[in-house]
Amino acid sequence: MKLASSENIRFIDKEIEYKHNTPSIVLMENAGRSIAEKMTQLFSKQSKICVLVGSGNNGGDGLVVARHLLNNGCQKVHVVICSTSLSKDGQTNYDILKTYRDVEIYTIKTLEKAKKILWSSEVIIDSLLGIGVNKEVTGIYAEIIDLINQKKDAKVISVDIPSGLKACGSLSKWPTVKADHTITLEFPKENMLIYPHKKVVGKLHVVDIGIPKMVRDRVRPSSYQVTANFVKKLLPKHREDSHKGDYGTGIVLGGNTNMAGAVKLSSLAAVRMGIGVLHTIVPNEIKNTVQNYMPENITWAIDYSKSRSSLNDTAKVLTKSDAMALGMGMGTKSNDQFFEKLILSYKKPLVVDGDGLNLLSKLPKGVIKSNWVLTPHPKEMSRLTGLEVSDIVENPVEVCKHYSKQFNCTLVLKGASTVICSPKGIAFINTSGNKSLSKGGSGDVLTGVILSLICAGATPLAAAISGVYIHGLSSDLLLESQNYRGILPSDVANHLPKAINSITQ
Ligand SMILES: NC(=O)C1=CN([C@@H]2O[C@H](COP(=O)(O)OP(=O)(O)OC[C@H]3O[C@@H](n4cnc5c(N)ncnc54)[C@H](O)[C@@H]3O)[C@@H](O)[C@H]2O)[C@@H](O)CC1
Ligand SMILES: Nc1ncnc2c1ncn2[C@@H]1O[C@H](COP(=O)(O)OP(=O)(O)O)[C@@H](O)[C@H]1O
Ligand SMILES: [K+]
Repeated sequence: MKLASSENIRFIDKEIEYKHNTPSIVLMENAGRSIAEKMTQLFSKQSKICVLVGSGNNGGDGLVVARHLLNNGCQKVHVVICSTSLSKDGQTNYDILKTYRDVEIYTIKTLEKAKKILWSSEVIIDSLLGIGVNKEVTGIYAEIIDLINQKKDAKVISVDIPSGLKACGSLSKWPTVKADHTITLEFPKENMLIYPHKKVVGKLHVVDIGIPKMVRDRVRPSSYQVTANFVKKLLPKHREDSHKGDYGTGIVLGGNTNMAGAVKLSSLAAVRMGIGVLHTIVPNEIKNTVQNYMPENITWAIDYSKSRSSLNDTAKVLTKSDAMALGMGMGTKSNDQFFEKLILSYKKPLVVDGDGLNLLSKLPKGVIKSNWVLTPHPKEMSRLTGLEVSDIVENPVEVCKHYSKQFNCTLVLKGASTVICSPKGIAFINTSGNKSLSKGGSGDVLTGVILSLICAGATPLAAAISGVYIHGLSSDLLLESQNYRGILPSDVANHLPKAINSITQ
């Protein structure tokens, strides 16, 4: 699903106004009416309602909402104009509204008056600032936003976007409305789906405001939400008359003396996702435990400190493989030469995770190839880029877009909302998954999932997008019947077939 930036919305408004001869006030009317209709499902008509109106078109929408709430039978509507000026369409809607009988309109001069109205309201409709927020929120807006956030016993519903939140880009450091519901127009905005911004959005609703399909189709966003339907289309098809060769030969390479679990989990996930043949390559010390973990994989032993002989011993397997997942639990001691030689010689798609990323961060980024998928969490991303972790988690989409282009590869920036970016910097935001995944080993499962999808024929980007979604979905399905605390990464791996069924059937 397309996610809109402020520029995308401006593009739509221009197309409608100039190519389709539609005055902007028509869209404002559609928006306000659709929002008011949605609102009637969210509170009773008897509620005491306060509509807070700002200077731009978001405020104009609020004035249309107030009128349609009255038309729909709400009787206790107070409108508070929080600015000395209104937009042109906002002014027109103010002139219409002031002819109505059952509405009280105040233009606030002092905060005291606004406070009194707010304090006695059961529903607060926030139409102070929309996607036009372009500077620090200070003064009267900041004070009103603080008041809204202090009032815990009212339902706060934001029009289009919580006031103060930016549609895209880094976390705003200024007061922002914390909404219970956000009713957004036509397309969700990028930041609404991603933590930490997502925390202020509440329940997200998207309403149709009558933008013609031909205009919607012309919108070219730089980010998309990953949906089940999209993933269904990306999944490699499996045939009844297939054989194991159709689903590829993959390699999981990693592990160390005290870290056999990571490769076990990646391997388990790869076979649960349907890989044709799996070879697991690990240090000799852990070969037996990895082999005994599951009968489906073929296990090979190596010694990281002897890169030449290790690469020679596994040369045949490496050459025959379709893709490799590399680095899980590998450690970073005495294996940098092995790692460098391996990645320079391996030409097939590579999924680099965990210590593989830590080893990669010490090398020039020119070694990265366009058929690679890197799967860092914020700390690993910090090592790869030199950015502070806080800069990454406060602006994950922009960071991921920038570095996927710079590294020229598929980048999976993991977190509570994972961002996947193509080498051209197009972002795909995942919303499946839950806090049951916040455990050591969850990322190893994801790596195996992505590997398996590449081996079955998906492009690295398609495998990353669908892998992240299915991995999260598997944990969501488990959460339906059990508490998040006890859901294990291996449970998530074992549940992958159910997750696939829920998409494909
Ligand atoms: N296609 C769409 O999506 C449509 C969107 N509409 C509405 O239009 C809104 C966008 O309208 P605008 O572009 O007028 O933007 P806003 O309503 O967000 O208001 C921007 C105004 O506020 C001022 N401003 C920005 N940041 C400020 C700050 N920190 N403190 C004080 N003032 C600040 C700006 O100078 C400008 O005058 C959308 O959010 C939506 O509600 C609808 O009216 C019609 C169609
Ligand atoms: N709260 C959460 N909601 C959704 N997904 C989460 C959450 N916490 C963690 N995850 C997911 O779990 C995985 C954790 O990966 P990672 O930190 O690399 O773990 P490890 O290296 O221990 O395997 C990532 O895919 C991440 O997106
Ligand atoms: K708003």
